Amino acid sequence: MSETKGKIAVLTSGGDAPGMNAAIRAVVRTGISKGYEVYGVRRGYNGILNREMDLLTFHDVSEKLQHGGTFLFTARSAEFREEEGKKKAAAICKELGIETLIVIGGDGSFTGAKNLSKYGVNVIGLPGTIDLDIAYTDYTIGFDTAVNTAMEAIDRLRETSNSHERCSVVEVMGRSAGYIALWCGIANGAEQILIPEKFDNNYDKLIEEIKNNRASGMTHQIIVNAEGIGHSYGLAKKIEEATGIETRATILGHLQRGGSPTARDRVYASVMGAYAIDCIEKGKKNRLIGYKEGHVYDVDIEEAFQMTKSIDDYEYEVAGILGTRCEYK
Ligand SMILES: Nc1ncnc2c1ncn2[C@@H]1O[C@H](COP(=O)(O)OP(=O)(O)O)[C@@H](O)[C@H]1O
Ligand SMILES: O=P(O)(O)OC[C@H]1O[C@](O)(COP(=O)(O)O)[C@@H](O)[C@@H]1O
Ligand SMILES: [Mg+2]
Repeated sequence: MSETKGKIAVLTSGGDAPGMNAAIRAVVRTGISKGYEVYGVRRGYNGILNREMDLLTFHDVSEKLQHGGTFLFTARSAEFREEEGKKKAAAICKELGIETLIVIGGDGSFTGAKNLSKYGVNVIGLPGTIDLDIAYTDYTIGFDTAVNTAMEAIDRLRETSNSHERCSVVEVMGRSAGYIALWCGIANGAEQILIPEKFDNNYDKLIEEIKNNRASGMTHQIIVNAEGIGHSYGLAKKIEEATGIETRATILGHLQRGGSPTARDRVYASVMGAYAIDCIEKGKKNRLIGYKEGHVYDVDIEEAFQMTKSIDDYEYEVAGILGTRCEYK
């Protein structure tokens, strides 16, 4: 038997995202093919702290690619947030001979990974979150599937909203970021989009626009409200009271996180998983992997945390024009 090149562990952390399984599969299969032992850690950082991990084989990751969620399970680990938790996790990695930890997660998981790297564990991150709220990358695993799922749900909502001539407030996820809302706003032709990055809390203006909209002949309205603004039931009540238009609120919630990943999520997650192993092969330390201008790339974890990103002004402007706001300017 040939000597192993070393031990790599992979975990998923934070909210699950469709495509995480594809990323794990790519890490495992590429890792094995290049001569590493790859361990799958269960339940995020808790799995390190509780030593819940198994050596994975090529076949262990069969039939996973097409499924949403994460077969390694995920968690939001309170213990790992504490300094003591990170020290303990680093000590366990050292004891078990795990040289590199591949973390598939979002901004919170990467903050944890960055801190863990200070204790001598080499960390490689793959962006896995439906929120798209990670500055260094144009793409995150799961966003594409989540947006498509929400878009289909909102198409259905429009049909009933239209039939009853109602105003519908639909809340989509995104934590404090409005990317899912903006994309659904454009993809569903929403009359209004409320996102935390742009909304000025001017509810009077919003209500005025809804009234004008009706007066111009619009029989129903879809208002996409980002989770970061929230209070959708209260907003629906406020609109109904102020306009006399029957209004309903729908919170799409966790259904946006499930489902079979789109081709984009499968392909990009697979490419990034393989690329993580290439980074290890090249001796790279503490890197985050992402997509920039259509290409997979890696960046130093500290550098990545200095980066910022914002909603594309032009996309937001287009969303406004394609809704009905422009008629009343
Ligand atoms: N500041 C932090 N320090 C250490 N670990 C953190 C920190 N923030 C988050 N984490 C770890 O990452 C996990 C996932 O973070 P969370 O923000 O919930 O999801 P996501 O990574 O998807 O954004 C947390 O439960 C915690 O274990
Ligand atoms: O599943 P939970 O714990 O209710 O968390 C809900 C949050 O998770 C998300 O779905 C994904 O966020 P993360 O990727 O940061 O975990 C957010 O959009 C939402 O705010
Ligand atoms: Mg997050």
